[in-house]
Amino acid sequence: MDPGKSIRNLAVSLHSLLGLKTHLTSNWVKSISDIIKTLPSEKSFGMQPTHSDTDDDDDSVSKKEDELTFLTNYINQLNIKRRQILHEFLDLKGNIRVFCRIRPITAGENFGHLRPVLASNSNEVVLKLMDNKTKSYNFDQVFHPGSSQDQVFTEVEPIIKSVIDGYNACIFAYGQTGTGKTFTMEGSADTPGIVPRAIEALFKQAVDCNHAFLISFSMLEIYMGNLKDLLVPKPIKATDPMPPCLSIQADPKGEIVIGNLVAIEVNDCNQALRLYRLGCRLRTTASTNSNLTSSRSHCMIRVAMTCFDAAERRRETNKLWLIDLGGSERVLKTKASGKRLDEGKAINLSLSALGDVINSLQRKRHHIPYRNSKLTQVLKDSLGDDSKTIMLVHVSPKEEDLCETICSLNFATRVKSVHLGNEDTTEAKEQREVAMADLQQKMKHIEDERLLVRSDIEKLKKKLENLTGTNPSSEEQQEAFHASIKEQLTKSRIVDVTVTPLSKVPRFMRPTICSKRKSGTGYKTYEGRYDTVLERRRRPPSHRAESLSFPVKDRSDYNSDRSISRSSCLAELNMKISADNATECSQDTSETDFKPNGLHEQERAPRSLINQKAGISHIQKNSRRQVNKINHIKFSKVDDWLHLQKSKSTPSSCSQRTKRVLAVPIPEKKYKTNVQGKADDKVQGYAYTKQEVVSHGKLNNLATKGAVGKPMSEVVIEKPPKMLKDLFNEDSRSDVTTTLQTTEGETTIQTQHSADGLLTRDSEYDTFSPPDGCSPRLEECEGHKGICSMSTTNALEGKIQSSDCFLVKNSGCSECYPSELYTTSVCSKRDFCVSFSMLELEPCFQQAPTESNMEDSKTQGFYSFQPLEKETGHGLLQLKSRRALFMNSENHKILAVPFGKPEGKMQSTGICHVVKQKFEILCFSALLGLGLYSLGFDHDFFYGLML
Ligand SMILES: Nc1ncnc2c1ncn2[C@@H]1O[C@H](COP(=O)(O)OP(=O)(O)OP(=O)(O)O)[C@@H](O)[C@H]1O
Repeated sequence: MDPGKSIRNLAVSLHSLLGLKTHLTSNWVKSISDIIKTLPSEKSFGMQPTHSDTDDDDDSVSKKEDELTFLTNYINQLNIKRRQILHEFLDLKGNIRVFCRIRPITAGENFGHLRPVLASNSNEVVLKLMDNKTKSYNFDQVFHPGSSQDQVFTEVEPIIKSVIDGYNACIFAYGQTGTGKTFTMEGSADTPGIVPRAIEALFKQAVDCNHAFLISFSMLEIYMGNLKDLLVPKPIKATDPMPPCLSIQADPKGEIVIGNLVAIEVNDCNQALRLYRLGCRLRTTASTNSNLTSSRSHCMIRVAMTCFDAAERRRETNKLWLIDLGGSERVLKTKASGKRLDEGKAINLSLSALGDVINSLQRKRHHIPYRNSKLTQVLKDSLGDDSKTIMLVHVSPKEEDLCETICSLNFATRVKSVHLGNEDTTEAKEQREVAMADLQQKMKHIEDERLLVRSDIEKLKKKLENLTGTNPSSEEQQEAFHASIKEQLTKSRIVDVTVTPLSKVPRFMRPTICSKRKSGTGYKTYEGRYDTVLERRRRPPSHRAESLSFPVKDRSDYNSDRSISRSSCLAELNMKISADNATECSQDTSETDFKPNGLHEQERAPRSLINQKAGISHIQKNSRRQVNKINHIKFSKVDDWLHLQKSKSTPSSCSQRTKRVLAVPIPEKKYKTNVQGKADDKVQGYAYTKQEVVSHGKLNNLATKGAVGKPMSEVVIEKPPKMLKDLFNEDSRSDVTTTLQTTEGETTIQTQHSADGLLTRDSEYDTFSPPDGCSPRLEECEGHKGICSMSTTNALEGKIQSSDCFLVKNSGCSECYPSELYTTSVCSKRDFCVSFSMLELEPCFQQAPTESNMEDSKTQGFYSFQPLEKETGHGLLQLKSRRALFMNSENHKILAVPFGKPEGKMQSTGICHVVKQKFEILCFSALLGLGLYSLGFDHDFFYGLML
């Protein structure tokens, strides 16, 4: 019989039976009712629900909802229990736990004779000292050189659970420089370190724990005692605003707030990891004796979690700090000096302060010296009884590092506050071990039960979903949660999480449309706007980033191909640049040595190539005289130079090189030699230079035209030589004007140099002269009478001769300095001399040239000397600047008129005066700087001034 049909008919049957009232007894009714109850329901046979069926469904939905509520409460209970057990467990283990990791020997390294560092078991490090002595240190966990990143994280992971439970936590990597702190924290692409794993675990556990969290990510570094936000780009141009200063404050509850620190809301671990990689790029690193990419700062990552719907959590908002401390170093060993030394000192000081704080906490001292360093001030609320701390001490396995290893292990022991001979007794240890094992067992039970309950909850949710047709874990719910949190955040401001909506970030931090398109990624802010501020923070697409990025092995992902110090790059390129200032800076406002290259390459190429031609050392030499300004320029040039090295192979670089030839800095005095051989070299160089320039410009054509009797023309040759004066003003340029004069089939090229493009025409003598100030020393030459002329014959075609020298006659000695700076030749004939220079003129010369010298010069066809037939009556004292005298070398006829008459005061324009002035300005600036510094203005202020 069809049970469905029988049930449908049952009501009718019962109704018909009602007529037989007389036969009805209470027992009979009861038995009928029982039969009905035992019959299967209509629904189970796939019948369409009637009105009364919906009521049944409602019952079942409400039942299931009740069941769900019950299970949720139960799982929350289990969470609380688990939390308590974990807390007890960690208490037994210690709120401050110290691990030790021994770095493996890398290729090309030696342990040394002793093989001094050994992990005797999972808690003990044994040091082998001289004379067969050993020393052992105990830690919560010791990782031997072969330990994997997995093993390390397994020990660290419980602390992540504590973070979910609302505790503040800190994980430090401490150790000598080069012992693997960054490796442990950051890891590599294949073997990610603690930071990426912790972030991942945090998000996973946040999802598992059945609460909704608001998670924000921040990253900063402490460099030389200053806080720098690693998520804020540093200014590129001088006009860009400086990033706001970070300040450490405490709110009334005692929570530490870092004013102006950017905190970005992250919705999944990938977002957080991207931010992390971004921040890593902006870290301050440099090459040291011990480590190619040594961290010169403490890098601090903060993940802040906020949860309003979990009363059982320790706090509504708590923090996880992941800190890669700067490497402790012994100055004697690293031989650091200058900036490296300062950085090392700052790192050592703050590490010592950290040791003091942790030691005081361990010993439960009344006074905890938080204020001794910025590092401990920032961590004030995250170090202590109510927080969890793990210190990973890293040591080197090498014998040569034994001293540093002992220092590090002593530090760790101090942090752990366990002194040799003062450890727990074996009995106490055993009891502790038993208690911990018991707690672990309980925790395991609870975890298993939690898993079961969770799966029940999931099933129930699915059933409910089928019944009601809704999905309670939909996006809408998430959005609703975020909206509610936002509301609460605005009402009760989260003190230590500065969530920064992008609309409120400074303009320079906001992405351009272009950068948005480029990056193609965005971050959702509280205001619902997608923006790409973070992508923009990527190091600006500068030449620097390209030219200086260095393939650090195995770090493509997590290390985010960070740039390494310039010095190491330059070492590769055989450049001798002072490594002292080679910090790869991030936000360091005090750093001036390594600017992002904001200039257009084309604009800067010639300058950079000055370095190429003249040698960086020369620039450095000059830079000493130009102090800060030149410092800035110098490093920009190095950037350009590096960049140009890359683009050398491109065809365009050829033309650039040609242009650059003239832009060679001032020759050093040693070039002013009277040795013929050397002079010839220089002369050849000079002739070559002229050829290059002439052929490069229109001059050649014009010269050819001039040779066939065309009228005189004027050509401006690009890139004149630099003058000493120019070194004080990089932007100034002297113009060179070349004039072709044609007289009876012979063309003379007159070259006039004009500082800053100004030429003064001397109407009396019809000559052009640049402003004074180039050859004041001539005035000091007393006893010089008259001038003589000299012509320089270039290696140009035909009869073209160019004369661009200054000719001065005096009574006893002579020296000629062709105006292109390089050539020095001394000549003397009879009782007059020639002496001139574009830059510096020596009043007295040591050796007179001989006839043979002159003949040699002639035969080489570069230039010849021609004595003046008549004295001009204008002595050297009257020569104030470069003046060109032109002559026809063929018939020794002077084409140019004598030098101009004296103008103005030499004292106010001479080179000595300029040098003196500059020196005075420098002294004044230095004094002013010292004064301001003593008034408390810090690096940021000076950096701002320099910009
Ligand atoms: N456990 C390890 N396994 C493999 N390589 C390691 C390990 N520890 C360190 N290294 C390697 O040693 C080198 C130095 O490590 P790292 O840069 O992490 O040192 P550090 O302590 O951070 O130095 P610093 O304080 O100067 O920044 C790196 O090349 C790193 O890959």
